[in-house]
Amino acid sequence: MTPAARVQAAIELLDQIIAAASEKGAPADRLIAEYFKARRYAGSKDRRAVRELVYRAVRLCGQVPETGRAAMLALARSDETLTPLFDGSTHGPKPVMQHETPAATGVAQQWLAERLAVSGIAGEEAEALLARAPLDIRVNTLKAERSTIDLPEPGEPLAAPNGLRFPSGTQVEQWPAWRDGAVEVQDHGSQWMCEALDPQSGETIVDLCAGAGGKTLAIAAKTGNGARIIASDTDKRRLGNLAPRARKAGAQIAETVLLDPGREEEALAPYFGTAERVLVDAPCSGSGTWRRNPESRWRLTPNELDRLTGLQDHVLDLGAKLVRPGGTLVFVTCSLLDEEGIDRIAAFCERHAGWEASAPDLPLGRLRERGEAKGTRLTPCHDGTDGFFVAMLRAAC
Ligand SMILES: C[S@@+](CC[C@H](N)C(=O)[O-])C[C@H]1O[C@@H](n2cnc3c(N)ncnc32)[C@H](O)[C@@H]1O
Repeated sequence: MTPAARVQAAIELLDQIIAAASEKGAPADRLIAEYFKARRYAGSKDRRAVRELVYRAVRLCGQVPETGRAAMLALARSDETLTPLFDGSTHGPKPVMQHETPAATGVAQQWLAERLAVSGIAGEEAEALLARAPLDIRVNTLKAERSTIDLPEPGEPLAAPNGLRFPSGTQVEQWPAWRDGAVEVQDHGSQWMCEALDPQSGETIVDLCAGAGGKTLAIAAKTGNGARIIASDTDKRRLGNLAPRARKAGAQIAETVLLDPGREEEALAPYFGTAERVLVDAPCSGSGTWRRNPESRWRLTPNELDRLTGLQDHVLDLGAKLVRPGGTLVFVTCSLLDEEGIDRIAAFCERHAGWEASAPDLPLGRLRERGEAKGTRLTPCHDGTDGFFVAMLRAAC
């Protein structure tokens, strides 16, 4: 592909990503993969270059752009090598017309930028949400040790006991250690969420919103397969991925429980009051992971945020029923909005007398508090991790 044809391909892909954002369609990564599946003539360098253009444009535009071309024109404003490629060549974009307006740039839609600012995320904290994320892995201690594992590149040891950091885009999935389950891709912040849970061998632990088991596997490794782990989720496809992942990782998961949304108690009742620890890794806006999914900020609406905070209260209340007297509930979201963090904990404490909310003792992050409610927030700018909120809730004995 010529450089101009790559720009035109990026424009076409951006049009698809913009449409998918308003129609709740496929994520950008999938759209890009499908685009190139139908265009076998594009070589690996072309694919990499187009992908790079697409993501640079998505990161740059806080509001949803009207068109892919407007987004690419915004990028061309900040990168003068792109403007001459609007050359009207056979596969390239049409020349720039005088009346054309580039898309608005910024961190997020105005309402969202305002809510972030109210939550203390503005200036460099907000800009860091759109930086490139490194590639972090967790060495799976059921199969290997960080100090002795043989990897194609050494990696930078992280503060998390089993974490290693590699440059963004490292092809970990091609490593024998990944294929053998000796390493898992997991953000450094996410690794600390499992440390905050502090699971112990011999305990019953429920991972209520387990998804495909990113944190479940870390819990199994941390307890040396010594805990009874129950993993549940409402998403059949994600939960279905847990068993093969656990086999590969050598992790023992006692039970996986598929939940019916709104009727979760039917399946969870046998576990009520039994767990020493419950992890509620709640569904959220993902505003802490925009470094990896920048187009997800185009999808969020105030109504969707309201729906999510309602769901967070709901899963917290379910989690509370699973905890045995004196046990611990750990609430996690990968969001930097207080509405999905400390506000949920303050609301929980109002609904549940006798529970005590505290911030976990971590070597990173900063305190967020609202009255008696406390939690810890990690941010890309301050901690070099994805953004997370975590709070510990202790049940009365
Ligand atoms: C942040 S993701 C979990 C990620 C996962 N723990 C990991 O580490 O990979 C939130 C999960 O909550 C699940 N979920 C949504 N509603 C739920 C509900 N009512 N009960 C349990 N899980 C729910 C979603 O399907 C999603 O998998």
